[in-house]
Amino acid sequence: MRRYGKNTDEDDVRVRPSRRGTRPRTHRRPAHEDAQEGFVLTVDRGRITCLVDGVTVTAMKARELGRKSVVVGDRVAVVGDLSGRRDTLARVVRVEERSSALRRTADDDDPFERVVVANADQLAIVTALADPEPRPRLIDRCLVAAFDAGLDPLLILTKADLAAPGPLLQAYLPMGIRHVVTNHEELDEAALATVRGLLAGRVTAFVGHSGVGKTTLVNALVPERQRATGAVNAVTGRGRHTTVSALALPLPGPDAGWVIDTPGVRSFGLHHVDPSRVIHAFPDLEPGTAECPRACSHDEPDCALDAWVAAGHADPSRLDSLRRLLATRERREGD
Ligand SMILES: Nc1nc2c(ncn2[C@@H]2O[C@H](COP(=O)(O)OP(=O)(O)OP(=O)(O)O)[C@@H](O)[C@H]2O)c(=O)[nH]1
Ligand SMILES: [Zn+2]
Repeated sequence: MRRYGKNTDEDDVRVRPSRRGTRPRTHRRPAHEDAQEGFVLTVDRGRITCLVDGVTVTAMKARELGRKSVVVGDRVAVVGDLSGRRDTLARVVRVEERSSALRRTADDDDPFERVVVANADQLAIVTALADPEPRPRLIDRCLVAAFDAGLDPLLILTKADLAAPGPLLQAYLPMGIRHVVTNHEELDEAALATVRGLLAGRVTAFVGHSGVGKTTLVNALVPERQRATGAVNAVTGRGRHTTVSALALPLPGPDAGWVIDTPGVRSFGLHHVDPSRVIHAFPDLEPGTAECPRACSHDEPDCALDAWVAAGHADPSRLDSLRRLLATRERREGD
């Protein structure tokens, strides 16, 4: 075995790329084998905070990962100092395959897509019924992103003390989207239990426009939040209440699931979305696309879905819903 100087410890010998040039891969392997599994809680300017065997560890991406992104929700392999003590830094040497990736682009013309959250299985779209006014096109865009990523959408309508949910819900009932209506004055145990029931055992990414009451709701769901954000902020040095980076928070109780809080969004770019994946969210319509022309957008005159619906195979409101979602991919003023 080659020696790299008497001050290098085992770990350095195995993992740190040599300053003198490249080393055969085989020297790195053993370290990866004793790597521990970590769950990424947040990433802030290259600093990855992850949970390793119950300990919160700060890590950097190993150079060998190159440009591969590490995002909240990722399952990673971590080596190095896993004590979680102040000023220690571990290394993420591998990102496990993702079961899902919620993506967005800054806007529709932007081909650069970012994975916002990895491995979530549910997307909670938080919308206020008033103050700020609901923005149905933003909701629709979030729904398209959820369907594209294979996440189950959940509509959370807040501030029910200010306006009734009826009109907004009418637009979403034909889509069969699950929903819950909240009001901060009545965020008592009964109301929270309903929301917790919908989140149980799942990894739910929360998205919403700034000011909709997402923080109020998440804080009520995760009483530990103050402590959790305090701990993360000790690492990042950021302010206490601003959600700057997405952050994973454990819901209290065994297998209660995770909430992934994300910074308030103004828009949700959909450059990356493939319309053929959106149709999967409409299993009642999907068989009707068999007669569509090749690469049909399902929103054009030759689309076979009109005939399919006219023949009574599915409800016309379902086709309207699908087309409304597909149309959100076209950019409009205010998106
Ligand atoms: N009337 C009413 N106000 C609410 C309700 N929930 C939250 N608010 C208020 O709405 C404002 C925004 O709430 P936040 O929880 O900070 O909203 P947010 O979505 O986290 O906003 P950002 O932090 O900007 O992303 C605050 O003044 C809350 O007190 C509600 O159910 N009803
Ligand atoms: Zn079609």
